[in-house]
Amino acid sequence: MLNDMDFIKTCDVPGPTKEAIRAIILYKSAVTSDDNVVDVGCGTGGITCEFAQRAKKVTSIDTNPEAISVTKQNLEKFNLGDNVELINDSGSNALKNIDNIDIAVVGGSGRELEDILEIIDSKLNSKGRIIITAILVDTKIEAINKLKKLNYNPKIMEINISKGRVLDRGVMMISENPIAVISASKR
Ligand SMILES: C[S@@+](CC[C@H](N)C(=O)[O-])C[C@H]1O[C@@H](n2cnc3c(N)ncnc32)[C@H](O)[C@@H]1O
Repeated sequence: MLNDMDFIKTCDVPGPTKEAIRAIILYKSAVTSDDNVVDVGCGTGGITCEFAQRAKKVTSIDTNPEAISVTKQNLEKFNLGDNVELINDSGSNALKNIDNIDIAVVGGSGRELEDILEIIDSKLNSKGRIIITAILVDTKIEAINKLKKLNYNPKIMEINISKGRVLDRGVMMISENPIAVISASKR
């Protein structure tokens, strides 16, 4: 796993999905070197960089041109990127031109989540996996409801991580923002 502190960040692209969450996403995705992955809302490239080391191909999409630039810089920093395509567009537009998806990770979707899930469903290979990370309560509900409508059996876990900072007089636990990981597999 890559270290959170090693990622390049900017004010507008504030940092990767945290390491422990990336580890859970990788585990839930059961990624192999045969898998084609899409990362919708690639942000800093936290998810993209992890999958680039493990999958056949990663297609990373973000509406924000600065996010695409930061993801590119992080791929270069970690000597990755030969198997990564970066697309500066909205998820719903970009996904229309992508087929043969084994794993779809949605880490940002704005108001497009339902459309994005519908397109992913139409392009997802049998036994394909969808993983959504959500901070807003509304996004969690929207994701679960849409996946149910699309005939998936979604699972959700809410993750609260605290990391210890070792001080001279003891260890102080510092909590990270809670985040939900919603996952579903195509039957
Ligand atoms: C929380 S960040 C994702 C962080 C990323 N997983 C990482 O590890 O660096 C969410 C990103 O989703 C992007 N985004 C929001 N709505 C989008 C959409 N409809 N299509 C594509 N990207 C979108 C935002 O620009 C933002 O960069």
